[in-house]
Amino acid sequence: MTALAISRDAHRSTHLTAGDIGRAATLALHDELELAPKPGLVSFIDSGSHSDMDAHTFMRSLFALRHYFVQIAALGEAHVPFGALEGCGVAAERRMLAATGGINTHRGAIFTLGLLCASAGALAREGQALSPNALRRALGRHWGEALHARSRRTSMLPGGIAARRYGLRSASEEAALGFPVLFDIAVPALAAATRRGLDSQRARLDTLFAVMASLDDSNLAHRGGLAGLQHARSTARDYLEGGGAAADEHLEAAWAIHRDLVARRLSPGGAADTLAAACFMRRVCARLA
Ligand SMILES: CC(C)(COP(=O)(O)OP(=O)(O)OC[C@H]1O[C@@H](n2cnc3c(N)ncnc32)[C@H](O[C@H]2O[C@H](COP(=O)(O)OP(=O)(O)OP(=O)(O)O)[C@@H](O)[C@H]2O)[C@@H]1O)[C@@H](O)C(=O)NCCC(=O)NCCS
Ligand SMILES: Nc1ncnc2[nH]cnc12
Repeated sequence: MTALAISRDAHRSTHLTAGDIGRAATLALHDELELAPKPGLVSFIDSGSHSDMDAHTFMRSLFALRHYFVQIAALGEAHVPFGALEGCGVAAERRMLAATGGINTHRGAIFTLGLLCASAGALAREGQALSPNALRRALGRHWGEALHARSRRTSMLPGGIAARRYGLRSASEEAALGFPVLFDIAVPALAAATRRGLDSQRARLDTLFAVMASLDDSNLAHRGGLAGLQHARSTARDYLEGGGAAADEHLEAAWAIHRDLVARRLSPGGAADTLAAACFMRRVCARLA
């Protein structure tokens, strides 16, 4: 059993501390970074479509964020207002940028995983067992209204992010809706792949492609417009329809897709964050299904 697997099993105890939750988030981001092939994205093999960051950039960022996930889980235990979570996240973004020399490695992960850590902290303090549905309910119960208000505010800002430019569902809107792609696509895909007996690499790859096929990934649109987003989506759907990571030649197919996205400079960063969030739940929830 690998060290990661040991730490993963240790996290399935009924009572998790903020420290356990924070460590699970950091390990989940490593689960995502370590996966290869990973279309267009940075791994320990190469930097994908990115000329400004590599795996070392990500590891520096992960080190800078090691206290953040514990802190925001502790804030969740105290059921603090959304503004306190946001302030913690903004401070974490600053530490990430200082550690990476200004490279935006985990901006989305700080947001998505931060909210999940806070929700896990709230459940742990209430003595409730952690499950994907319980996390989703806790997120909505404690911060859903604030997330809706925030999403309405950011959607009215002039210009700005690709999501608004192309009429896509931004990360803020995804959160306000209770992360539907994460809970309705990514977590079931990871659970189904694991039930089918796929190993960790194949299960994470299938999950990533399932997310790419559905998510309004603003990073893909930011780099390749709607055409780029549609290309990544249709490529992911074709891969899954061809048997996905369970197919014998899945690795060759996945490396070919990686080369194609790199050639187009496309990078599904939002899908990568969503995969990390699903890996987080695999670590802290007794069961995913
Ligand atoms: C809440 C924020 C995330 C900002 O909200 P907004 O709605 O504006 O978010 P988006 O622009 O839609 O996405 C922001 C990042 O989130 C990831 N992402 C993209 N689409 C989605 C989606 N549909 N669902 C979930 N997450 C999504 C993505 O982040 C990842 O990709 C980035 C890769 O690096 P980057 O350099 O940005 O991209 P490049 O391709 O390299 O472009 P160039 O630089 O080369 O030009 C990386 O960040 C990954 O994480 C989107 O980038 C948040 O920013 C915010 O407001 N934070 C403060 C509050 C906070 O953090 N609170 C914590 C707890 S509440
Ligand atoms: N591995 C990765 N490569 C590029 N962008 C990302 N955003 C989150 N994870 C990423």
